[in-house]
Amino acid sequence: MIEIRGLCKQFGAFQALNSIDLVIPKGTVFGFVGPNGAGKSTTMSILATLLAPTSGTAKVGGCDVTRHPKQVRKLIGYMPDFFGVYDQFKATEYLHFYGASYGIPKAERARLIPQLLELVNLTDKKDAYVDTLSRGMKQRLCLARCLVHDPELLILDEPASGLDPRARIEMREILKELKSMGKTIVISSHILPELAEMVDEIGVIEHGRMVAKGNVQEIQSRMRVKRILQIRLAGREEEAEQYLGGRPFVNRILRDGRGVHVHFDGHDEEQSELLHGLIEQGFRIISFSEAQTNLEDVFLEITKGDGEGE
Ligand SMILES: Nc1ncnc2c1ncn2[C@@H]1O[C@H](COP(=O)(O)OP(=O)(O)OP(=O)(O)O)[C@@H](O)[C@H]1O
Repeated sequence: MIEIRGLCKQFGAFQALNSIDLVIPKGTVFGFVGPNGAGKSTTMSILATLLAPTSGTAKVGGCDVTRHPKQVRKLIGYMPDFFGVYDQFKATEYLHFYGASYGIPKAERARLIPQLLELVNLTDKKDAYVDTLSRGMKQRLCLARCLVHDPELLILDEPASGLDPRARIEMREILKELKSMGKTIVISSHILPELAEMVDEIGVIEHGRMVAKGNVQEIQSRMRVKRILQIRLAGREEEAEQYLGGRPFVNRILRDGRGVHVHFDGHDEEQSELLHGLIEQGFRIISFSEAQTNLEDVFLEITKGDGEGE
């Protein structure tokens, strides 16, 4: 659905994007993460045909964004990180306005708009003026606007920013539904653990470079992220604590009624070695599990500035 090759964008002397390569297959939900100013919005604006690249190419559905912007616009629904909603419109009128801009006939709009309002949970606000809607509702209305022409690809720049936890959950549920409808979604966010739950793949961008990409588990296992291993033993816990304390990549050990908790910063292979060692020493293990590291940890690890994750 998206094919980006060697994409560069310069603003004067400033290099905002530095040779980005990215392929996103149809039906994927792709999370674009990175610190402020990394280049997420710039990449998304280029994909949305609103900004011309300095060099390199970006294609959407096989159409080059620079050479065939009109075709690209038919394929995409773009939600910028700031939303311009026309306050004097009612929610329904607002969607009619955008539908008409896409050339959708009135009768078809009249059929489609109630469905869109339903999808974004705004049916009961259909006659409300846009300026009376909460921020979360405005975001959802904006999302409905992106869907009026039934695009294959949604490019959503921080759709959950500024929303309270409940509104974020609502947004996430809608995105899940869109995924189940087969849409390809590119979504940027700072709310990383939330992204982890819904994306198939992530790309981490920093200083205009893609420093890591892949599925969330792959990236987590490649990175030397601090893990917490939870080990339950049938007896000899004190002894196990001593043994583990002398093993490589073990930083800290805590013991409570639920077992032994090991702060570990090795890779998968070293983790499996640790388990193997315990078994060899004759410890009887009830369970050996890894507490879920969240995407926030991965992100901090990757973007600490040394480009180690490349
Ligand atoms: N029109 C512009 N003129 C000059 N510099 C720009 C312009 N647009 C973006 N930049 C710069 O390019 C860099 C990337 O900006 P971009 O908005 O893509 O970052 P971002 O990853 O989306 O960050 P945020 O999460 O803060 O929105 C920033 O340093 C920004 O100041």
